[in-house]
Amino acid sequence: MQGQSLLPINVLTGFLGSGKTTLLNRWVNQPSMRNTLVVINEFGDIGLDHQLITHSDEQVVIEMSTGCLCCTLRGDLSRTLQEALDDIAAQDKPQPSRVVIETTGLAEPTSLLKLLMTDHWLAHRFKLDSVVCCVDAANGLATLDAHWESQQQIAVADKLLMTKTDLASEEGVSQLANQLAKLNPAAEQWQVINGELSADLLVGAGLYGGDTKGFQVEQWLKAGSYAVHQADTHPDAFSAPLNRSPLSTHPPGGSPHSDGINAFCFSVNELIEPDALESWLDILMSLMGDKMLRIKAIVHLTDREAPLALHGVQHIFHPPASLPANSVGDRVSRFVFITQNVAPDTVAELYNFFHSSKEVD
Ligand SMILES: Nc1nc2c(ncn2[C@@H]2O[C@H](COP(=O)(O)OP(=O)(O)OP(=O)(O)O)[C@@H](O)[C@H]2O)c(=O)[nH]1
Repeated sequence: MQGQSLLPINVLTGFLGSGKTTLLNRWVNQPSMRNTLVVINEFGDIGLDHQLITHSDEQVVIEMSTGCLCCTLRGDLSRTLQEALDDIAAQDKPQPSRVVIETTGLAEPTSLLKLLMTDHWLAHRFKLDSVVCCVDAANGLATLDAHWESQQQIAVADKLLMTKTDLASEEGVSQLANQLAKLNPAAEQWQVINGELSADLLVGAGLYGGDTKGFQVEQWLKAGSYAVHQADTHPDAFSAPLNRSPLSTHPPGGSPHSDGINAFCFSVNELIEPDALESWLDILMSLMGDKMLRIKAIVHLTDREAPLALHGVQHIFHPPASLPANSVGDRVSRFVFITQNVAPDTVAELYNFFHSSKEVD
């Protein structure tokens, strides 16, 4: 199975001072995190965070400073990891079983996720296991208002950790939790004080659950957490005006803190023509790829028995993974979109257009 031999990567993100290093310190010292290769990305010539990480001999902590992985250091990640793995091998240390990357506080994690998919060397050795985002409970709502990076970090995360809850009121924590759920309804939320949380809760959100678990499709997609919009697969769809709104059930627009971030599930109840799928995704990516923060999908096509898993970030898609035929309960295709300023209606109307065009061919 393709994903099983790849090394899992966990991305630890969160705004400046949100408690990433504090968490990482606890995280890497837990028994299940032995043999972890830790990469810390810091701004500035002399990074300090890596010196704050206390770790065992089995771990290697490397620092990447002078820039941000999501912009200036893109090309450096594969070189850094390659050198680290070579060094570990040269020292006869066990090869790591996991990589944790701590981003800078201002990182846009979609750029890092894209890099993991597009860099040939990285894509053939590593798989994304989870994106963990720390959110400071004392400052969280103000940070969300002021910084787009913080919203994006939250929107693409699999696990959200509200840190410093000891410094916030119960009401403040609850308001923040509600806001996080609006931005990212599928992410698990945890409250953390001084990084005290079992590392086991932070890993394992990827499509491949590891050697013993195989594919964990439902847990990966979490389609049930999102407002669901259905494709209009009625034969008259092509003649209907493009601006009709078959998706009137979705909740009213963004909240004051969401800056247009929208998370929804689009489902299609019948098998999809491969050409229609390709044309639809092509047009979505070319018209609004930069606004697609994350896309996950389980797709059932007319020309194959087994479902496909798709995972995309902005314009970039992983090669589709073929799932075992019985790994999904039904034959409904489900697409989870986390977008900025892209309405579910637009996605649905474009789908209906290509679906209907296929029907009248
Ligand atoms: N009271 C309290 N302080 C915390 C908690 N978590 C972290 N801190 C403190 O918050 C400060 C910032 O924490 P860091 O772990 O350095 O945050 P960071 O996200 O790595 O910060 P940057 O590297 O600047 O992005 C430190 O002084 C921590 O000791 C917490 O749960 N409660």
